[in-house]
Amino acid sequence: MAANDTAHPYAAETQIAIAAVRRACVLTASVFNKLVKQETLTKDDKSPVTVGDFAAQAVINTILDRTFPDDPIVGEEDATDLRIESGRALRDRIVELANDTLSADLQPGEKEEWGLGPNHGRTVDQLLDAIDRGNYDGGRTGRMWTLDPIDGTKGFLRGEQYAVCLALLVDARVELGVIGCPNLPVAASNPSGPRGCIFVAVRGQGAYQLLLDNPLGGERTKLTIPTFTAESLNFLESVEKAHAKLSFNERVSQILGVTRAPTRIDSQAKYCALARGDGGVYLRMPVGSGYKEKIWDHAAGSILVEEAGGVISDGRGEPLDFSLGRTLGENYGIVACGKDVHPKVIAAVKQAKAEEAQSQL
Ligand SMILES: Nc1ncnc2c1ncn2[C@@H]1O[C@H](COP(=O)(O)O)[C@@H](OP(=O)(O)O)[C@H]1O
Ligand SMILES: [Mg+2]
Repeated sequence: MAANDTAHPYAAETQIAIAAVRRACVLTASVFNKLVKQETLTKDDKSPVTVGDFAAQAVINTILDRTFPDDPIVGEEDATDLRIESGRALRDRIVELANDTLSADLQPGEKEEWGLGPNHGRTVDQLLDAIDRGNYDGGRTGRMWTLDPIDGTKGFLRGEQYAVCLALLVDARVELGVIGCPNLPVAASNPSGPRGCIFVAVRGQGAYQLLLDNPLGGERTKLTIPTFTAESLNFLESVEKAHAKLSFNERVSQILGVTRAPTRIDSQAKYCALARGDGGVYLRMPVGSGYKEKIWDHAAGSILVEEAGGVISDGRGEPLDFSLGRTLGENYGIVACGKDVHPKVIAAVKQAKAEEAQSQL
């Protein structure tokens, strides 16, 4: 299939990405139900999440490779540990899971030539090679995909939020983002209602939400970040204290006069929540460990925010730079919010930083 043989730019990529993310979401949900519930909640064993991560990356990369064989992929996982003898048991589970997922019946709208559906099982070597298609180093030019097969692994293990995140970049600019959130309520106003959403954004074409159960035939909900007041504004932030400096968020909220408590959500589901107006600001400032943010943790989310009418930058107001390899090497923190609030948040971050520096004298 030619890269863009349908009406809109990136139409083919969008359909493939949605189909691939949906399959990976079905896989990870089944890993949770079969493995995590039984094993991990009773003993602190991380192997189910590893199985899910690897198998989801194998599935998505297999699907991408079939349709866009020349596109490099920057994926979180690599298969080195699965190629050695001690990785055999894990490898066997991954191969079974990936093949069950690739061979599942076609959904309406999925095409046989995409490499999905009955009799599309792969050999062990093909699947390990597919995982290693994610080893690309990234860079400034050309097309590349970024993939986080299970973003928010800690949320996944807790049975809370996690996301399957896929993005297409061209010359280091994100053009397409697809995020699958199997555990996210379809509407924040009905938290105990139906769950499972896919979020899609294409450069210049807006952002929308689909139902995970019926992504190609179902209803599309267009996403727009609403206007917030100080009273209605709330912060979206990580659950994990080691991933973002939550005390700093508290000070920035105070400076902005925010009265609502923050909403803590694992993974890029925060970007999805922001894009549909469940929260007003996503702030993620470094804890000071020297950690560099990974491009697969922000690429899909960043275009979702922009196409919903918002702005994303680092904590200094600089654009995110996806051209520097596998990390956002030069950026410092993340600020994502509506256009009107963004300058105020950057100013508040600056003030909180200055206070922090003053208190350390
Ligand atoms: N010290 C750190 N600072 C910031 N992010 C970190 C971190 N250690 C791990 N992470 C990233 O935080 C992601 C989860 O983000 P969140 O806190 O928003 O749920 C992890 O993704 P994975 O779960 O895919 O490994 C990981 O990439
Ligand atoms: Mg991640």
